[in-house]
Amino acid sequence: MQTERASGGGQAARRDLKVIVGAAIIRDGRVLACARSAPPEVAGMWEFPGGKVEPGESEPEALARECVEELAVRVEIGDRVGRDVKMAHGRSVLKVYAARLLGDAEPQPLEHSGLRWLSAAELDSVTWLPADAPIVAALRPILAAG
Ligand SMILES: Nc1nc2c([nH]c(=O)n2[C@H]2C[C@H](O)[C@@H](COP(=O)(O)OP(=O)(O)OP(=O)(O)O)O2)c(=O)[nH]1
Repeated sequence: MQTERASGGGQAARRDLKVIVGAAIIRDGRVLACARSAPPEVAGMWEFPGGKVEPGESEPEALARECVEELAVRVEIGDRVGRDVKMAHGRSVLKVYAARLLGDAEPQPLEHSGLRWLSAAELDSVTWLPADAPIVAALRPILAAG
């Protein structure tokens, strides 16, 4: 670890890199967008459900856990959507995966202040967290294709 820090040239050590995963849950050509309820600086801005990958978890496992915790739904994780997005001066990275609902449960806003299913034409009707811009752009043709 010492070596990694020393060779990092002042950059954050690799072990400090946090991976945030998000789920683009798609149903009938619409994606589920979630409004953050906290912290105040970003409350009311929209994101994909998800969160930090915990030690020992795979990215799909983390997403499945977050979808239960945040929305009370089970999901099947599919392909990546868009590229890795660096955040917090490179100390964290956002990775979004396509997902679909399993079972009949409707997502519940257990931690968000609102949920919306957005079509390709409606993607710009909400204010996304800034890091999500390239993901939303990559999602547009996927939704438009049905
Ligand atoms: N879930 C999610 N987080 C995003 C997105 N875009 C984006 O910049 N973020 C940022 C917001 C937060 O700074 C961070 C995710 O942190 P979080 O607090 O939601 O994660 P978590 O659920 O693991 O949090 P906690 O257990 O520590 O409370 O990533 C997105 O689309 N989805």
